[in-house]
Amino acid sequence: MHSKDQICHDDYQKTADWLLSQTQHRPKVAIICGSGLGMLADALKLQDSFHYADIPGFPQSTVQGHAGRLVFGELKGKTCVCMQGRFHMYEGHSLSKVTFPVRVFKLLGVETLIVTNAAGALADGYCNGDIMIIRDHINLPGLAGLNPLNGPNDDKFGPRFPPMSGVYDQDLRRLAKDICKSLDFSQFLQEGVYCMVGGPNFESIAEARFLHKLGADAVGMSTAPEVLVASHCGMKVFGLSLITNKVVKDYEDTEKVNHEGVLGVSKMRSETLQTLVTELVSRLDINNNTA
Ligand SMILES: O=P(O)(O)O[C@H]1O[C@H](CO)[C@@H](O)[C@H]1O
Ligand code: HPA
Repeated sequence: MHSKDQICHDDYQKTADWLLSQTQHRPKVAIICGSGLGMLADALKLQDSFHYADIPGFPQSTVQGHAGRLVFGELKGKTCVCMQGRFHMYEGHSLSKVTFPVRVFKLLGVETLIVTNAAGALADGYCNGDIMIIRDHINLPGLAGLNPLNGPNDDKFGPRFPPMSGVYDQDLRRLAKDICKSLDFSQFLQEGVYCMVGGPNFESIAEARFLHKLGADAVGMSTAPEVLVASHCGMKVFGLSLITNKVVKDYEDTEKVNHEGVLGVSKMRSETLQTLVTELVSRLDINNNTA
């Protein structure tokens, strides 16, 4: 990483202080909405919302299906902050920019991060519209040295060498499975391993076979950096992938994936995802406080 990409503690603090001066909400939960899943934020009551362009230090969203708004509000009485649109490495952002909001959330007092994404299915039993609870991830760019924690470690956030086992909180995964059972969502519920690739191209057939052999059940171009940084600074993490397409693994298969198809399936299931996330947040063991 070059020094121009380094963001210092004061930069995160300035953005956090600006947000704290603009809203009375004091969120303990942050939600990052994946492609086409921004509707999750619409469920927040007593909203204060900010366009990314108006927030000092915030990067800008450039991808269709990512509105570029930060929404504060209450979900079933629990104060949340919701990113309607995330940042991806392929947009040209450095990984410290991609994960900038996560450290700002930490400084706002957030304790739990919920991430959602649209992802392609590598696992044979998965169908379009399935919801996968993320059990673990393979951070392919990270393994190759593209890591948001590169550079001098900021000890105020976390340790130089953070563990990555058990990052996706087991209690939250259990709670989500119980909720899905009670809402009758179990028939399209999966639990598996998400693999992050750099994108922006979708995978070749040989790459898809390779990722499947590695143990990945779903593939996408986000999430791992945000989760890594959240875990590094001590947040609890819960993640959901919405399966929007099957990744082609067979040379006889002529199907071609595209972003419009991804957004179409996201839209179809976004209400279900909203119900699940709302129920999960309502059952989190947290107390609200306001400014
Ligand atoms: O991961 P999210 O932001 O949901 O978006 C997914 O959808 C886009 C491809 O259609 C890629 O950006 C991929 O990562
Ligand atoms: O098949 C996919 N590959 C990578 N990213 C994705 N995001 C949605 N679907 C996919």
